[in-house]
Amino acid sequence: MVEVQNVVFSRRDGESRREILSDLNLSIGKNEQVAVVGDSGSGKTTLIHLIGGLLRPDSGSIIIDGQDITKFNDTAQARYRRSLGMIFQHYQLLSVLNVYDNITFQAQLNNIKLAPQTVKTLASRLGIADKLNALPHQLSGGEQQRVGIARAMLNKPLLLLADEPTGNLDAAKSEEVVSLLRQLCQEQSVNLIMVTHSQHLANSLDRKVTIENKRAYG
Ligand SMILES: Nc1ncnc2c1ncn2[C@@H]1O[C@H](COP(=O)(O)OP(=O)(O)OP(=O)(O)O)[C@@H](O)[C@H]1O
Repeated sequence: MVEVQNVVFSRRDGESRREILSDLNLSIGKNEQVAVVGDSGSGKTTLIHLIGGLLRPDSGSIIIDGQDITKFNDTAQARYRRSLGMIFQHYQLLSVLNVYDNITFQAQLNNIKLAPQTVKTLASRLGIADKLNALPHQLSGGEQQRVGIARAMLNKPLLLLADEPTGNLDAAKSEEVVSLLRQLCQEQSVNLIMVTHSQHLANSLDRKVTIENKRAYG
């Protein structure tokens, strides 16, 4: 499903370039739920951004569902990005839209027809059914993160990329949110790749990949 092959990625550092990831290989099977761990600055977010088409590698291939996304032109790459579910630590909700519109926004962009009942059922599973008319600033951190999850899932993503999705929630809330995320991905056969600093959360997924010395292990 996800094949990262011999990927090299560097960034400009003053006059020279600094390699962040070097000859990195990673193979993720269909429906697998993978945690990405590693020291701060090791390149976890960089890897997620490469897989999500937000960055392009210097060399190597990233094959998603049989297609090498590094060969995409800008239009195809933008379409690919829109087809994913992405969840970040900062919820990236649109402050002027209510929860219902935030949840349905991405799917609408992708012309996915959503019955209001589908939205309500998912919102209710996520415990935000009574918040559909609220604005993001009226929600707690955990509720905002659930809105992000609902938005990502309603987009029927091929792949769900989550970068520290529970970074600013307490341990109990984090566990709850990740458990919901796992259940939904399992039910809808969506691959989950999640960056986390928590070994505990990492251990709750199918597999743990460690980024170290610019490569992926595990
Ligand atoms: N926009 C940028 N410009 C220059 N260097 C960057 C940029 N973004 C990240 N880096 C560098 O790339 C390296 C990898 O960063 P990345 O964010 O992928 O690490 P990470 O493992 O996700 O870290 P953390 O756990 O602290 O979030 C770091 O050395 C970082 O300083």
